Amino acid sequence: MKKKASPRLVLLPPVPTAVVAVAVATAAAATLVSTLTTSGGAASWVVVAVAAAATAILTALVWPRVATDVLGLHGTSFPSPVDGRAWPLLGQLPQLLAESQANALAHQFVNWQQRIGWGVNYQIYVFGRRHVVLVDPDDVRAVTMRVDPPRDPGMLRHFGTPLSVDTLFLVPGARHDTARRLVHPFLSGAPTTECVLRVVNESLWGVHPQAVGAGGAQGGGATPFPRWAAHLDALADSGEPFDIDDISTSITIDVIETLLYSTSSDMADLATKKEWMLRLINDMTVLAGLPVPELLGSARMASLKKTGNNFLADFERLAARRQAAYADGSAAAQPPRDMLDIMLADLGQATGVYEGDRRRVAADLLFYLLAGYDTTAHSIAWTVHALLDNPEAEARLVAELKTALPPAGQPITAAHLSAMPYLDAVWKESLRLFPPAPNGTIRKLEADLRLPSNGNVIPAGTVLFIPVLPVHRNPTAYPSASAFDPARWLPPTAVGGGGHTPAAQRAARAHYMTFSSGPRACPGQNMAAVEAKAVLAVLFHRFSWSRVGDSAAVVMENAVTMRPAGLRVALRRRAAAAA
Ligand code: HEM
Repeated sequence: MKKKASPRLVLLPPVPTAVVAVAVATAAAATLVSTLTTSGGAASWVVVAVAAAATAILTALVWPRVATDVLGLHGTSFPSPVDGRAWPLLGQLPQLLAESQANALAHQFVNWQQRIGWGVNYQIYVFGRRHVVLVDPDDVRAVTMRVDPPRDPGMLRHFGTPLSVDTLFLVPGARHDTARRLVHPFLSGAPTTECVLRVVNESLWGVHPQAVGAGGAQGGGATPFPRWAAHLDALADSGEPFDIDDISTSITIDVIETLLYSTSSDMADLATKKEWMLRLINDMTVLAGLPVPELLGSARMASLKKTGNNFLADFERLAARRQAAYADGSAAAQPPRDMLDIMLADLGQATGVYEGDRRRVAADLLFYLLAGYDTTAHSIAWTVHALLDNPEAEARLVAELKTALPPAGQPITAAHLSAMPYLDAVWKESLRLFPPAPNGTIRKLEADLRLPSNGNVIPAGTVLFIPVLPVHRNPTAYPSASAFDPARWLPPTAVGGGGHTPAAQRAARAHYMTFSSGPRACPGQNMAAVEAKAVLAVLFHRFSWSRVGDSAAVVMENAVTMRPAGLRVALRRRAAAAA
């Protein structure tokens, strides 16, 4: 599609829309009064008031489109998807609501993209407001890396409802930067890699870290979490089909809880936490679709706050236990062993990043938990799904694991992971086809933006959708885009075959948006990579897999994250690895 030349930008903030609406409504009311008066009938003020209000609402809904698309007052007008389902006044709102209730919002973005053209930015209207959907990789990078506008507090505010609106996810500017910097060295560095590998190894082969140290001791009578390798062995022996996404979710909660608190839940705790988190996401999703959530969703609001308070109480319980351990010398605050150590040290300072705000700390720990478990779990499950459909890729992976992994019972290290390039390529390709956060990010521009791709202009105040799935399915960036082809991520000279040209590889990398980029990019990507690859390595080294049911019946079900609904598998132990 031919891109339009950029017009002169004239700012039109929301106030003029209201002014126009009032002016038009007043004119309509005056006309009605004069008609009623001259025609001799008594002017009914109720009729006039209703007519004026209706005219004001209609004008507020229609005016932004006229101002943008007809008068060119809101910078560039982008192409808009036409599929006969957009309502004249509500725009694409009904589609957004319907697809998000059907857990299929990501599909909607792919459908719209197909209509508009791959790689082309477009616009949609929601209740009279224009949203620009950015998919051109240069534009996306300019926004996420250079401009870095905050996430749209209007649309995402429910993430703050449970505990604090100042959570890392929503807090703008410098307060975001300092909160990120506080945990960055720990989260993206060696301590996290070591911690994740320790948990994966220990939960596989032996003692679990919950038995060690101050934060970790389980209270008497708790049911210990059954080690998942044993659990999978039992499943293999029984031949029972099961949902791998469900099991990966338990594993990843176990790992992230250890990283946050050096403790992992026992089975009962785990089930409770899972239930809290599911309720939290469900409440947020429903509230996001309600027009006046404070009024129409008060029960959901109360439920969100109640779940938030459960997490706050959990944080306070763990913090008290840790403080007691510092006091009796059974734990040291330095060097930090987990995120709790880091947060408590900050809360203990007069000028800490968190300004002594315990709710804000609890909110961030909750957000790390939420962001860090099911995304990674889904990435594991989607990789299993993709490999089951691609036996050649599975065979190549298993051959690599055979040579690169240590003998059964010995820990997997970072060095082992870096000796498995095909595993890395398999995981990346699965994240391309099935990005666990398919809708990427939603930002709100604080200043006018000129797009680097073609000079198009978007004014301050515009909400930007930056979805991932339609970019990852772009056939011009990814030849045979729907094929699972790990070799895209291997150098052309890779042992066993790479194949793609350097230009194709550059395009593939430029369009890869799984974790976003810039100052708000996912801070857990290193952790996710270590965890998912270590788990996948063991799963495919130890077991051979078969699908129960039809591959086509597996559904990309997406609320906030995207999971393979309906994926059921059965296992058999591989003779050589099952020692
Ligand atoms: C495969 C797994 C994962 C995927 C696909 C993923 C994806 C993403 C994406 C797309 C964002 C939004 C970035 C933006 O708005 O520009 C994000 C943010 C975030 N992720 Fe992840 N993530 C994953 C794993 C994790 C893990 C394991 C953690 C835990 C440590 C984590 C913690 C976060 C946090 C805290 C943010 C907000 C960052 C900020 O606002 O500064 N994620 N993630």
